[in-house]
Amino acid sequence: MSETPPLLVDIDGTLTDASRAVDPRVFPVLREWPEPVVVATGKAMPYPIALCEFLGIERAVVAENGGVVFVEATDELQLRGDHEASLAVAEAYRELGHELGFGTVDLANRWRETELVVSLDQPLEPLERLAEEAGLVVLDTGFAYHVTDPSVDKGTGLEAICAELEVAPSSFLAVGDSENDAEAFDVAGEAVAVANADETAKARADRVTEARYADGFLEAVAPYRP
Ligand SMILES: O=C(O)COP(=O)(O)O
Ligand SMILES: [Mg+2]
Repeated sequence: MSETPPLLVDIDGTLTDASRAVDPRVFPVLREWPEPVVVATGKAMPYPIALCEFLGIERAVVAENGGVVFVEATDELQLRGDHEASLAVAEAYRELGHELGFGTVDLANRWRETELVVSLDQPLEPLERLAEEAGLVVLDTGFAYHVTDPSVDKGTGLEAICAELEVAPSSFLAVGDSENDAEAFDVAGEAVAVANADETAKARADRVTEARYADGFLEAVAPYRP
């Protein structure tokens, strides 16, 4: 077994199956990981916080693709990005007759503080045009379109957490599945894309697993487990 590195892990597509259900086999792995675990996701903060809480692990979280960074150990919360600009894009998108696509209660956007998501069944072209006009970008995670400030991402989020934890980003193993993981892959020492990953994530990873989804995650961490 190799020495265990700190771990950055994505949620959707990496700890889950294709329908976004977390695979219970990842729970003991995360719970027993001997080094810091950073959960880095495009989802709003309550989701990774709840995951850490129910796992019983320390909360070190990158949410909203880097817009939100929280480190329990130092009681540090950072909000980055341009939420106002993303809300203005949503408004203009609705004025064109489109919907965000998550219903009235909209659990996907309800707790967002720095960016916005649109359902994949909504038209992409007008969203990209409006985002560009606002100085934002659209990321396709395979689960949603994220209208995001290009100056924040999971890579800068990991760097912010590392500054708090006083560990080097290059000491991390990062595991993910999509283009919103690419910058974290760039700063981590070892980057692994699961087999279901998109082409961007695969190209920026050091290796790609044979197995898909959570089986891929289990394969990625296997060399570091007893
Ligand atoms: O919710 C999404 O769109 C992506 O989430 P993830 O970064 O955890 O894969
Ligand atoms: Mg993902």
